Amino acid sequence: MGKFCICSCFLTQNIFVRILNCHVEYTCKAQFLQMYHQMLAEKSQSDLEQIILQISNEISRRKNLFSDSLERKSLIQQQYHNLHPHIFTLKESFLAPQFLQLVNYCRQEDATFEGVFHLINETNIERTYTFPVFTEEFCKEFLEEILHFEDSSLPKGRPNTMNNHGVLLEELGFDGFITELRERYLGPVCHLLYPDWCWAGLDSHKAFIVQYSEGGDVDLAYHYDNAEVTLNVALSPEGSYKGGDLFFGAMKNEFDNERLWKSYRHVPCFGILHRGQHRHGAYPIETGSRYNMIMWMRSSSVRNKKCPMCGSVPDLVEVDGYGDGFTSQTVDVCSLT
Ligand SMILES: O=C(O)CCC(=O)C(=O)O
Ligand SMILES: [Fe+2]
Repeated sequence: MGKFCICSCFLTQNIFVRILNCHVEYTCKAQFLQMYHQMLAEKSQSDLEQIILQISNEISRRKNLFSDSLERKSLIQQQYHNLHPHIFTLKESFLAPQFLQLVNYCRQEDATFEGVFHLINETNIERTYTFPVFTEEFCKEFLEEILHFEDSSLPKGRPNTMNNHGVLLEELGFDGFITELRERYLGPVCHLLYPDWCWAGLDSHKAFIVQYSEGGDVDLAYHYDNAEVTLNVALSPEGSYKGGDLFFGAMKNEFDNERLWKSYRHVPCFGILHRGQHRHGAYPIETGSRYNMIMWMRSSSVRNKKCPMCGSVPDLVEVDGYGDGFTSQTVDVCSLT
């Protein structure tokens, strides 16, 4: 396998502009003004300047994203004092018994799609499944660790292009934990539930905590994830916030109708699994704060054929780390005969 990569569209497309509440494409100012002239017609000159400045900042952030992240990670490794050091290595005792049962079933060679349904809860939303992932005790300690890190003066990266608040789990030192969770536990489950996305396995991820509270991010605009399958686990205890339900609509590229959107209320310690291209968003939080762990899981075999963000064959750019989960195929010259 080659190195992990991003698609070059990362530097020009799907740039979220909050003032417009949508994602835009930006290669240069002239293209942008022409492409979005209708949407921009009523904006004042100063609004326009604000929008372009925001986009340029986002593009610079993306250009430096991978090197900046490595720098933060190494600083955090040197200077962060863990509150609960024992939670940084995944142990089965952190996982809910029902989740372990589900994983054990999915690992069996004769496991069937139908057979899995007594171990998960179906929702009224197409191909989304929920089940407890972590124990209450683990969620409590995990959340305490996140809050402890947030309280520190160490640098924090933004989880994704739309959330401003939260924590990148790899930077905090949970990379081994999340890799094991993906490979040994979620992999077999996703393979059975989403054979169309996971036939070749899920070989990388991006994992982060999202945080919503009054005065911070309050909601999340409608979007699809840069993932084949997403797991979203609710970490906040019962009663710690109001509002903040998720809503799901159509798949990317499918006809969408707002009246058909369906909502889902998070349940503490439970995860919801959904396809990355299944569009969704989060309604505003009304009181308190909500923390969820998000795992965007990726399959290089699937995305190497078509970038989920631009829809074309990806134009690969090698980066350090997992990038966006694409892989470059390096040819072993010695093996050519
Ligand atoms: O707020 C949530 O629970 C969902 C977050 C989400 O969709 C994402 O980060 O991709
Ligand atoms: Fe999402």
